Amino acid sequence: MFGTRKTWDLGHAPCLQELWKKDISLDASSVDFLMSDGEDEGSFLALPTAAFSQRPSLTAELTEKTTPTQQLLIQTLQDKVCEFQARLRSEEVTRHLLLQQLQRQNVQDKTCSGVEALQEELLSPPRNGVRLLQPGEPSLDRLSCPEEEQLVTRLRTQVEELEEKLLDQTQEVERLRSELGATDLEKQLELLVVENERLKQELKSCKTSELQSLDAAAETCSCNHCPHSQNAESLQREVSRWENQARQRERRLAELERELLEKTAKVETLHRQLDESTRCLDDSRRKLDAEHKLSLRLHECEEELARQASTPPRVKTVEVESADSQKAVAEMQSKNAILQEQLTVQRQLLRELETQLHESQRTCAQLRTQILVYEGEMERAQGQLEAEMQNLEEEKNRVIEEAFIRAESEMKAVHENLAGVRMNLLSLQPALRTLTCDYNCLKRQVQEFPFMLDKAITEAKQEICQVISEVSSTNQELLRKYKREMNLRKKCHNELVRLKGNIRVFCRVRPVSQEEQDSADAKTMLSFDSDDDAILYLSNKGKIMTFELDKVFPPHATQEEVFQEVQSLVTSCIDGFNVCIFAYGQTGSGKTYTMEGVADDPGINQRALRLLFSEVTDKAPDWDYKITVSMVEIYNETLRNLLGDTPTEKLDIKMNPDGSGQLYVPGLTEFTVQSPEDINRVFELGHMNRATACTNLNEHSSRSHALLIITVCGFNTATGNRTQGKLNLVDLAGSERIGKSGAEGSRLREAQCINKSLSALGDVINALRSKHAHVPFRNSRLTYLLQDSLSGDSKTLMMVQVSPLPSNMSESVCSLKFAQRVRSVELSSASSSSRRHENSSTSSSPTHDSVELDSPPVTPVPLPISRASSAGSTLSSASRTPSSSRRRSQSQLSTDRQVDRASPLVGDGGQDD
Ligand SMILES: Nc1ncnc2c1ncn2[C@@H]1O[C@H](COP(=O)(O)OP(=O)(O)OP(=O)(O)O)[C@@H](O)[C@H]1O
Repeated sequence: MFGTRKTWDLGHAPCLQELWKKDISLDASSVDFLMSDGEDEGSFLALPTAAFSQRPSLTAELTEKTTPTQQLLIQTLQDKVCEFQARLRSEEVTRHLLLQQLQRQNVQDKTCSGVEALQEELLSPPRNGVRLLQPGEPSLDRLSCPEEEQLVTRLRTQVEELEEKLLDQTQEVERLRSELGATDLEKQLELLVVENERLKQELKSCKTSELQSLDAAAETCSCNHCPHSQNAESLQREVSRWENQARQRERRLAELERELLEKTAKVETLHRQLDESTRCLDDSRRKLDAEHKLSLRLHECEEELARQASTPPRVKTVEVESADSQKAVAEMQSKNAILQEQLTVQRQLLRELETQLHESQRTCAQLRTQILVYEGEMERAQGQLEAEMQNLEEEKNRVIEEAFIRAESEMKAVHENLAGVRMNLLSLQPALRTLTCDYNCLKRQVQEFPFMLDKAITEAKQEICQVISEVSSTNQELLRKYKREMNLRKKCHNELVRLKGNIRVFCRVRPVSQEEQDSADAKTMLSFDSDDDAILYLSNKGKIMTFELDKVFPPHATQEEVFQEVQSLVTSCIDGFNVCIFAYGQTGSGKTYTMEGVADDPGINQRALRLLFSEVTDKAPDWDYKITVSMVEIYNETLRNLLGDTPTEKLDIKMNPDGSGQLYVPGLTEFTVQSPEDINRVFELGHMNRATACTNLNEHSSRSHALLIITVCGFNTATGNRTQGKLNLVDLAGSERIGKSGAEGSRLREAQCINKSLSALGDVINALRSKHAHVPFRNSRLTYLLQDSLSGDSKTLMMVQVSPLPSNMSESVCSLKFAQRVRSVELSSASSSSRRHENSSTSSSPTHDSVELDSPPVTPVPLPISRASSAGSTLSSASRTPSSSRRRSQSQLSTDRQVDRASPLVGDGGQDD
């Protein structure tokens, strides 16, 4: 682009300007010098009109064509011309005046010598600033009108030449401007803009054609899910991608344009710098020319001076003939002196001019150096600019070319895809027709579907109603059968319990502890029958004693196994029976372990409550059950409320004042439990209160009876029937014969109390067995409290705990004898005679000792069968906080027993479904 650019030289165009810029002032001396020729006024005055008559038109013409710089130049020229004209006029006037003065002087002197002297004076070197005459130019005194005209003509010619040069320069400037890099940049910019427009047009046409293609494809395929629409979508995506690329390229193009503009601005700046440099160059050149001319003038002056110096002054010896002549000579001499002075001044001036010349030459050298530097910089900048523009040009061309190539390839791919889509469209049209038919068919079916659905729903409803009624009747029948079977099961269960006896006796042998194993007393004196789990053999004093009970648990029996055997009793409580489970045995035989257990292996108490929860949950929602819990302790015949706020407070057992004849314990706390967590909290509270009431809990617990009383009240929401059962879980005090060991003080009192209560228990059982009219429940707090659980149709289980150690054999024998007596009594009444026979045969066995009835701790007397009807399970009210336990009166119990005898089945009427 800049290869065509030329470094243009304005040359020496403004010659006239240079002339005026020399600033040659026409001072008085120069005027004198000019006036020496004595020219006509009119010849000089004619110059301006002749020389500049054409100037305005030329100026107007140039103004249109030239640049502001050139206009400024022309304006300057015009000003200078006007100034020159004015000066010419003033010089003309001055010269005319001088001429008149000289003529007058010549007339007065009438001598030629004066004229010659004047001529010499005028020929002398000009003073500072005086216009120089060219060599060979006639002196002013010899200038005539033709010469003046010639001078004017020459000046006019010079002006014309200058104007022509100015025109040429203007044209040259225009031409150069057109060839300059800036014009190339503009052209390039225009080309880029045109190219950009063309690309946009092409892109637009591509988009239009694609849209038309897509529209055509969309028209031919109205199905939304056919492959054509998917292809069309993919094509649209590609088109949008290309659009994005096109936009990116447009942005890139815009950036390039911006860069181009910046470069153009830079180029313009450089051009301005170039112009200024050129102007400086011109100034320097002008100054050089002026200096050159000055040096020429100096040289001429020097030659003239040398010539004058070499020429001896013409001393004209004039004879003094007259006073006038002498006077004139004197004047001439004085003039000569003045001229000599002027010569001195001129020489001084010459030296100054020489100094100026040297300075000008130095300045000139500096300016030349500066010009060289400027030119170097300009060339370097121009080179950089050209290289940069070249790079930009190449980059732009490359980008455009790449974009074109990509766009073409992408367009080609699009067209190919479009062709494929069209082919697919053509092939899919039959399938579309088929689908349309199917669609119409389905549409009809869908329109008919609600009617069909209604019809089908109606039919289905009828069928469902029919089936439901059938199922309902079947369910009714099944429910009826189920209830009948349940009643039968309960009857069977009760009969089984009755056959087994209402008083059952189990024996559990605790294991030998680790400490006991290490001692010499580790040998066990008990053995078991592998074929019969109701037989226990005991070796005592060399004799083998055999005890038959309902069940014997060996030492390895787990808590779960024990509970399996007692859980039927627990569940009968839900059916409204009163149940009493005792743990009986000497201290340390495992009573507490069996009833309470340990934390990770609970005993009967906790398992019973969990089973009750599980059972009542199963019976919901037909039955609504409430389970309440109380804990009491009987120590030294004193009743204590273990769940109350004041466990040391003594409770009493009283007759209910409502006249129902039942007993109750005023102040006894009952907690309603709803979850196993409640049970744990109740047990914790009971233990805490029991520990609070004594100093040594272990010792205390073996000296007191602990009772957990659980009341289960049921309400059948369907029938309105109610049931109430009570489960008494009793951990009795140790049964060892302390009275015989000679204990004293508090231990003796404790032993007496324990003995009393256990004896009372035996007495009660004996009275019940003998069907005495009076059963001595009131003989102890224990029997009094358990009155309703020991009489009537209540079920009793006695768990006899036995220690296996030889040292405990005596106590073990006592406990087992008591247990066997109780059981044999029961069996004699409740079961067949064969059992009694078995018992007698066992007792008379030659290899076994006969059972010895030892008393106390318990007087093991034969007990009668204790059967009661369900009438005994009357409802008693229970409250959450201290309430009363209602009990049936003794008379009521007697009545119940009489009723029981008439009914062989236990609890027949006491169960409600
Ligand atoms: N079946 C058993 N399995 C394991 N350990 C047992 C068993 N029976 C009892 N024991 C342990 O024997 C020890 C005494 O048992 P426990 O306290 O229950 O006797 P106890 O008859 O309640 O005594 P006390 O009349 O003094 O309260 C305890 O350490 C207990 O853990």
